[in-house]
Amino acid sequence: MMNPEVARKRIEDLKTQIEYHNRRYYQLDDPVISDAEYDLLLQELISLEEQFPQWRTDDSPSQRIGAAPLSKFASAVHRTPMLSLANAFSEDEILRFQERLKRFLSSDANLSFVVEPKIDGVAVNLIYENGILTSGATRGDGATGEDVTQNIRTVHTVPLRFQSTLENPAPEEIEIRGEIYIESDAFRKLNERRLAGNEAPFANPRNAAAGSLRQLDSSITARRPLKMFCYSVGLVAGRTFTHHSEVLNSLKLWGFAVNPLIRRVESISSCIDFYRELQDRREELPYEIDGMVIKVDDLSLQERLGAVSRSPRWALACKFAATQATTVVENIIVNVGRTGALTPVALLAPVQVGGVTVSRATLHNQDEIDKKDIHIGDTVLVQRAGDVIPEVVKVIETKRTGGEKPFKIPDNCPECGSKVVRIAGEAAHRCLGISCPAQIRGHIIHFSSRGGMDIEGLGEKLVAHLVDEGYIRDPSDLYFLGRETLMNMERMAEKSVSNLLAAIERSKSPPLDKLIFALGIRHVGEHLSKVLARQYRTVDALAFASEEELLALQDIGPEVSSSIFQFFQNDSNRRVIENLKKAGVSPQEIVSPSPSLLAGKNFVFTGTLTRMTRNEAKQIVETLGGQALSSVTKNTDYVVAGEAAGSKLKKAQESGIPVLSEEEFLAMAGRG
Ligand SMILES: NC(=O)c1ccc[n+]([C@@H]2O[C@H](COP(=O)([O-])OP(=O)(O)OC[C@H]3O[C@@H](n4cnc5c(N)ncnc54)[C@H](O)[C@@H]3O)[C@@H](O)[C@H]2O)c1
Ligand SMILES: [Zn+2]
Repeated sequence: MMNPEVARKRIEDLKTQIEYHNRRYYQLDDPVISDAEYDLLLQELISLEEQFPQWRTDDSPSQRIGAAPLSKFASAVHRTPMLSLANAFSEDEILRFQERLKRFLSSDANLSFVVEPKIDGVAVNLIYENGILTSGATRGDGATGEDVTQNIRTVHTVPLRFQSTLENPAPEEIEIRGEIYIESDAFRKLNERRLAGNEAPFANPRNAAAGSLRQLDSSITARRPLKMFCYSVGLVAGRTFTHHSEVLNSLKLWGFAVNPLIRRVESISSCIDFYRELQDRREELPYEIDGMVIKVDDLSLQERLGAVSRSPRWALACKFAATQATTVVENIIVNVGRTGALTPVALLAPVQVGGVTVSRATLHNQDEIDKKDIHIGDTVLVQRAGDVIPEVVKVIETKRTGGEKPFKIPDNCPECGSKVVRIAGEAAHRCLGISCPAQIRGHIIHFSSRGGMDIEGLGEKLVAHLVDEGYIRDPSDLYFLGRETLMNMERMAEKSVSNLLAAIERSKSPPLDKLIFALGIRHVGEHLSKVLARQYRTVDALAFASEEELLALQDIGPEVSSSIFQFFQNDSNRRVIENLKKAGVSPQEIVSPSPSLLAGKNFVFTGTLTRMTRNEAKQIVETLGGQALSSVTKNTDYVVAGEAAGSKLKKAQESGIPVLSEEEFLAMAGRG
């Protein structure tokens, strides 16, 4: 056990720290540590106070709720106190919650619960008198909150008066409680606007909601996309409820937003199932949740259970792993991609976020760094959500010591020393070096990827070695690699070399669209590669296409047609294509239909074509010896009907002329 004097000092220290963070969080809506880090401090304080009750005082943050209301607001005394919730961080603790309940109630009877997502927002108390909203307040210290009635009135999902019915009458007076929140998308947009206007971003939707609600000018609040979910009632005069689920039902009938995922369950194991389910679905919800709340459904049992200091015994907040943490930016490096784009990356002091160690975060580009004012040496809040690359949310400015260093993307590429430029209208800086090893590595990896030439056994490490040693400068060099060279590479055994050589050999006869994709033309992905392959049938034909011709194709806009055209104008690209040919790379032949396939046939196209333009359709018919005409006559052989075809289709049907869909036409022309 800790020496009592040491414990006393640590308790004092923790209290001071927690008071400080409470102020930042509850009063300023601008926390400087993550919730998980805060929870750790509080847990430590609670456990020390349990071991050394002589040092526990009534004013300890472990005994109190939130923080005192700010004096800039009028204060609002709650009719019944607004409490906090006891926390659980594991399924084990959920089971212990039920044991505690049974012990307290000295009953072995099965309990029914209501399980609810724990919305990460800010709690408010609304008072309605005979169905009319008369007051809205924040939780404050639990007894007294801030009067934000005017601001609450601007929240769309809060009824100013609610409809009572005979079966569900409005009480004379009722306190309705719930969470004001901001949806994740709206939060991102709000932060983007703030960064653009040189304002500090909010750390998370919770702080954004709290900051927006606690404005002296309610026209500011009105412009923020606030919403509210209701989840309980306080004082109710002139109406009695027996179950929490009944309360939620009445709220719904009165027109309040009640979270649709809320469920009544019959056992604690169903609560655990729901906990797992919510955790899985967390990412797909439009709003942020930080856990699940379990509540005993029977209100008479709730009353018997009562509350301990700051939280009711009948409820439990089951928290999820945190998605944020604070750490230090130890350095900033730049990554050079296939297209030469330089992406700044923060190297972080390793930190646990949501059960994963994070040591890098993307900084996107120089603009992001400038807007967020990120320096090397800064303490930052990082966030990781799902599979997304971790990001820096904001700098903790209070941790600045003055020794931090600003960062600028270098003028020269860190990989090849070439000049770095920023093309007008683009966020990225780019390396213009044509022999930049980072770009070459990126090209080779893209070229051999599954969507491209699909060369198995060519891993990133091997590519890096081959490029660094100068064996490969462009994708065509792959086909001239000797067995000797590969045998000399690190960790390349006879067997893997043979396999790789066989894979390279196999890749010499790819489908044309895969070869086009593999070339890595900007903006040309897998879909567009297929379109181009279908239209041009050889790389040479594509290389000769004019910008106008490309632009006439369905799916291709000016930026893309220009990118394709420029690609084939470039001498080194042409050389690569020549070398691929020399190496024996030759796409699988597309059996071309005989040029007289449609000889003597007359076609009429009508309606909106979605697989080709009118011009393309005409070209196809003509190259196969047919004719495309504009009106239906007795000489018409086929009518091809696109979407919303009208009179021509009708005429064809009346005259018994065969009608084809676009697909049927393409199949007939050998292009299906
Ligand atoms: N980062 C910081 O510096 C800092 C500082 C102070 C507090 N905090 C965070 O605030 C939290 C503690 O605050 P707290 O006392 O508000 O407790 P809490 O957030 O753990 O639980 C109580 C709150 O949950 C909310 N809630 C959401 N959905 C609910 C539902 N369906 N039913 C009932 N309540 C629901 C209500 O606002 C309620 O007041 C912790 O998560 C802590 O990490 C962070
Ligand atoms: Zn470079």
